[in-house]
Amino acid sequence: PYVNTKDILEKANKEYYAVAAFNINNLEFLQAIVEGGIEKKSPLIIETSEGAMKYAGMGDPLRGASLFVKMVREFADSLDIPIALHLDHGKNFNHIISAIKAGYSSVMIDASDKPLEENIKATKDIVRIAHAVGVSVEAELGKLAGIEDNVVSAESVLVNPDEAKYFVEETQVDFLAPAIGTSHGAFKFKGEAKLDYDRLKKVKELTNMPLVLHGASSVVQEMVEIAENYGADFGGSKGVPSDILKETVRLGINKVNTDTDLRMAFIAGLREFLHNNSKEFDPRKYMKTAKEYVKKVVSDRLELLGSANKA
Ligand SMILES: O=C(COP(=O)(O)O)NO
Ligand SMILES: [Ca+2]
Ligand code: NA
Ligand SMILES: [Zn+2]
Repeated sequence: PYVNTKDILEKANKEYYAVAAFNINNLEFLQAIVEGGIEKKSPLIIETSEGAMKYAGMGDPLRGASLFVKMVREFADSLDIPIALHLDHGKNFNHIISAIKAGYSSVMIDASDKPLEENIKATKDIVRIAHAVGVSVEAELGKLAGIEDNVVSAESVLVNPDEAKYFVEETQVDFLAPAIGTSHGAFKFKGEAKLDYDRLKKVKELTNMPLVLHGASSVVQEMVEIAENYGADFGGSKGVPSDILKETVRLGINKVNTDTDLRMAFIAGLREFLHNNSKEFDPRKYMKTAKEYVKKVVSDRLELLGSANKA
């Protein structure tokens, strides 16, 4: 069934596991993710950036949002696993409203690059509208380093746990993304991978609410190697190691945003297939390996996060 993200995350919060939130831009990634969810009998959160809405809608974000709602609902309504659709990194008021109007389960209002009081104001505005129509809301505190779709935040400013408690009380947001040292993309750490567990623990103790980890891809080396065998150059790529990811779940992370790992899996499968099949031009065939690799990464992640058999 098509459900509200909050329902998925409240259960995860109670039982201390996490649910992956997988980004999509097209049909093929959605198919592969859904196959992984069916195999693992796991709840799924599908998420799209504002850019994905514009991409699918050929420049019109509301048309793109409606297209994604229809696609996701078509799968969700016909399956036993709970599936939600979430707007990731909503920054533009009109785009966030478009997602709500189109029927998204939840939206993120990302005003994390603004001073605290501005972040609170922007979040309260969206919470008031979203809650009026049963849509749940995510917000972010602290800044991720790296590229956030199209916003380069220079430094990574980690979450202040006391601020988080105040922020949640003021905004009544449903789930919170505390910055604890991750960043978006395939090049996450200069040196060794390290996250601020202490801040995460404090935020959980002070808020007791579902928490979100952004920039949570592991950059699966198996996929990097396949892609590089067939011409990719992903030198220096590094993600969040599995043991560190598991520790964040143990400490209270319940939604794990995963985009880069699926992109790496897809391009690895595509490069491999195209290199070995010079005569093929049927899209249902030349994207087959790509979709299989995405499904594999999805299935492994659902297992790792503990949401397998929780549907
Ligand atoms: O935070 C993410 C995805 O992060 P990755 O680049 O690590 O997949 N989306 O909002
Ligand atoms: Ca942000
Ligand atoms: Na999000
Ligand atoms: Zn993110």
